[in-house]
Amino acid sequence: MTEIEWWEYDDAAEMADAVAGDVQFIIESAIDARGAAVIALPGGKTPLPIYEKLAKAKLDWKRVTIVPTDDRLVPMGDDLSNVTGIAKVFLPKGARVLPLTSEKAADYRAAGRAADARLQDVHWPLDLCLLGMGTDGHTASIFPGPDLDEALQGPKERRALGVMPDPLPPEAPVARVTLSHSAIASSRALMIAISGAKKREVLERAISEGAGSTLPIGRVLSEVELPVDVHWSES
Ligand SMILES: O=C(O)[C@H](O)[C@@H](O)[C@H](O)[C@H](O)COP(=O)(O)O
Repeated sequence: MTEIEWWEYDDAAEMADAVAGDVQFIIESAIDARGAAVIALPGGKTPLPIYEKLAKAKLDWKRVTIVPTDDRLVPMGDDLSNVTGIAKVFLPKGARVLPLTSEKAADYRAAGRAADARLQDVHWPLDLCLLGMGTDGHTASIFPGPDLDEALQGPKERRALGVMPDPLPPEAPVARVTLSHSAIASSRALMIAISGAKKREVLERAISEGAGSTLPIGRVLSEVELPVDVHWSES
């Protein structure tokens, strides 16, 4: 089990300041070290204040590549599209935003292979993977269902794959493309940002259950070697 450090905040704004500051530092360090940074950012609502704050940072944005940790198989511009939300904030800054998917593909596994092929051209490993978590314990789009083992234990060189959550999550009942466990675990830095008492309870349970957890995030974290920062805001 990896080392996990909890950072607690009273509200979303306070968490946004702290996490945006950490992400900025990671991006600056990567640019100093090799002239570019590649980071993965989650979808969902929790990170939006973090993105607004981060976008205000004075960074050499044209050296920054952002990929979503996961996306829903919906057309670009759809309310459910993670990359659309990320692009809205960071494209105007000059960052390169690389979609995992940008259409309503009929074959989710083929969409996953296409995303993986696209990511093979990106500098690797990620400098940062920021993860969110659902109250059902999914992270990125690693969900219970027929693709769970493949997402957790597929070939190490596979960076992304298609998944069909079972059951489908009511807030976005569609197939997905997600970073693989090995893409997440090989990242140089790993952070989780969540809010609310319910998610805290779920994450604590997942961490204590470890590799035997029924919650995807428990299994993801049980096989991560680098220390993980969990940022949690009460509201
Ligand atoms: O597309 C997705 O499903 C996300 O990337 C996902 O992993 C997200 O982080 C959680 O669902 C939490 O979402 P909220 O922040 O909206 O609760």
